[in-house]
Amino acid sequence: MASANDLNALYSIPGVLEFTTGPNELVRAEITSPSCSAELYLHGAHLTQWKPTDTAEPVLFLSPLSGFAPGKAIRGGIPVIFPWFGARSEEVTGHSKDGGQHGFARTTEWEVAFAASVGDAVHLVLTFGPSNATRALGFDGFRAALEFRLGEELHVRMTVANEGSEPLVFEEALHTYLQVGDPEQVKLHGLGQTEFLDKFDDFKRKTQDNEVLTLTGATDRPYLNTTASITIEDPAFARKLVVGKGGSRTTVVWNPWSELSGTMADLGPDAWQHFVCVEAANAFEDRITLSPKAAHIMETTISVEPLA
Ligand SMILES: O=P(O)(O)OC[C@H]1O[C@@H](O)[C@H](O)[C@@H](O)[C@@H]1O
Repeated sequence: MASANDLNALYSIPGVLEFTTGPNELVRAEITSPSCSAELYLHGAHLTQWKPTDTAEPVLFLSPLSGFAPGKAIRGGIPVIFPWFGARSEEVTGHSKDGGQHGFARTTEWEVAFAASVGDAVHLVLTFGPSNATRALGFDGFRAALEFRLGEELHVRMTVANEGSEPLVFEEALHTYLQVGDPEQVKLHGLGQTEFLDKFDDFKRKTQDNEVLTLTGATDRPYLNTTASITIEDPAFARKLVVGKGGSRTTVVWNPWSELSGTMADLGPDAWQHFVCVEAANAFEDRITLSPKAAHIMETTISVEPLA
């Protein structure tokens, strides 16, 4: 695996992009460009911070209690979920239930394929492919790439290719923790008249009748068959976050609320008050089946606007 020094020799941009070594020797990219600041760990291809320069509050929530350790997922930022979402289901390749929640991409060391500046933005591409660990779980013929464009807006593009000779079935998500001032005041637009599975009510299939979703308790909802952008109005921070997406038919909304936040050691009892997860995904019946030599692209964009 490349060290921070190796990566700096190839890709550092003075005053803009530097690779450094974080906790437990995990290598990360630190970005300070005229348009934004950001931090990205190779562990999980995990973006832990991104903030446009003219924005006061962080856009991504990162848990102060997060572990940063090999084999463990970072809590906050944008965990990359692949090749299954939640517990592994019978439908995802191999009919095996082995492997941890949300797949192995978020605990894998990714490789930097490319880094450069594009105007005021920084463009970083990371990739990973099969290893003995993924083969043991039945995933051999895949390759994944994550492309980040970090500027005044954030663009994340995830490409998964089937390099094997059998169909590749997978789920995926960009499990984005959006920092908000007060989740009880937040209004989410874009999910009206959309079906979802209520994970806190035995996965019952329901329809959101209201145009606007407000959160009043623990919420864990994969919305299905939706390509809509989501706008998160956050009066406490006097801003709105606009989350666009492409190549994604599932949107997950998650907040553990006071009921569950404290049960998660790397989150703690109060953390739920600072974020809402809005995730571009392809999961459950929206899972992807790729023929040999085919690829699928899923992308999301995040921008920050003042609340009028
Ligand atoms: O604790 P994890 O594995 O990061 O998962 C957090 C949450 O992620 C959400 O996307 C799931 O819908 C939830 O069910 C899950 O609890």
